Amino acid sequence: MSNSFPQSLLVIGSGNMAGAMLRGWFARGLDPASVTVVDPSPRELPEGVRHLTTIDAGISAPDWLLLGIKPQMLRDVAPHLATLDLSNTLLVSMLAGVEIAGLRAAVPGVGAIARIMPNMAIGIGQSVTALFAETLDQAERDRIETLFAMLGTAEWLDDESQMHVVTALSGSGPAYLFRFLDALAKGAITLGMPEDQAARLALGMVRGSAELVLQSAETPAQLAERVASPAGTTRAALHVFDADDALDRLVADAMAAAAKRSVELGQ
Ligand SMILES: NC(=O)c1ccc[n+]([C@@H]2O[C@H](COP(=O)([O-])OP(=O)(O)OC[C@H]3O[C@@H](n4cnc5c(N)ncnc54)[C@H](O)[C@@H]3O)[C@@H](O)[C@H]2O)c1
Ligand code: PRO
Repeated sequence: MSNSFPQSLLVIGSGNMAGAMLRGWFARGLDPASVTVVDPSPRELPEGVRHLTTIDAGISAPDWLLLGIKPQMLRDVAPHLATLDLSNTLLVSMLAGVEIAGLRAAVPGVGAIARIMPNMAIGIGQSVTALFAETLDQAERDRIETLFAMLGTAEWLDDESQMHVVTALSGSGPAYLFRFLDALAKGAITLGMPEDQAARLALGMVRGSAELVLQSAETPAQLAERVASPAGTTRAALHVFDADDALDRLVADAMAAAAKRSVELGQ
């Protein structure tokens, strides 16, 4: 078992994301007996953990407190956290938008705070997770990085405001890709292809293309140019994307809306 795991882990809200993290860490050796989950209706509660439906003042001081609730729930949950001794606890928050100052105001008794922004691929150990903390020592930063690198890759941000950008890029990004995949399949159906074949070919193409970018020394923009033969089919399609910078503007507008919502969620 990695000695980076917290001695005791209290998870408040074990839905899609915290549940996936726990399963990933259990597979890497975290002892379920060291974990207490507080959630009135958890999703697929991992075996062996202690489960409570509400925060109980009898919960002993945890090494780590992982917040996996929705940002909108923080106001309801925070008064219950005040009943616990968190003076030596590291609070790890995945809440979109809620900054360190907001977390500190909501949970004033906590020892230290770190923010993370993973994405849904954490469930298959392929999240890109951004990390931010203000006052942690290097050993604690290394420990956090080690634990999230187990679930994909992890990198620190220097500036907390970048968390809003990360949320709009890699946090929300899987949904953009899923919608783009869906749009590709719909496009093929409109052109006459059966639905299941359209979905299969669209997904296979996206998978191979992502792998190609990973293995190539060229940028995605350069690779796009290599697909596009002069006056060929791809160029005809790219002209549609490029007219008035339609694709770039659409994506930038969508990401700006996500970043704006992230700021709002923290207020
Ligand atoms: N879903 C994503 O792709 C994603 C990505 C990055 C960050 N996040 C952040 O992760 C957090 C969780 O998102 P999710 O998608 O896992 O949500 P989710 O709805 O699947 O999980 C939230 C959990 O909180 C529980 N809960 C509700 N009220 C509670 C209470 N009073 N006490 C304890 N638990 C309570 C719910 O029962 C649920 O199991 C959010 O703050 C979100 O901003 C989500
Ligand atoms: N899901 C969360 C949301 O939509 C945060 C990033 C991904 O608010």
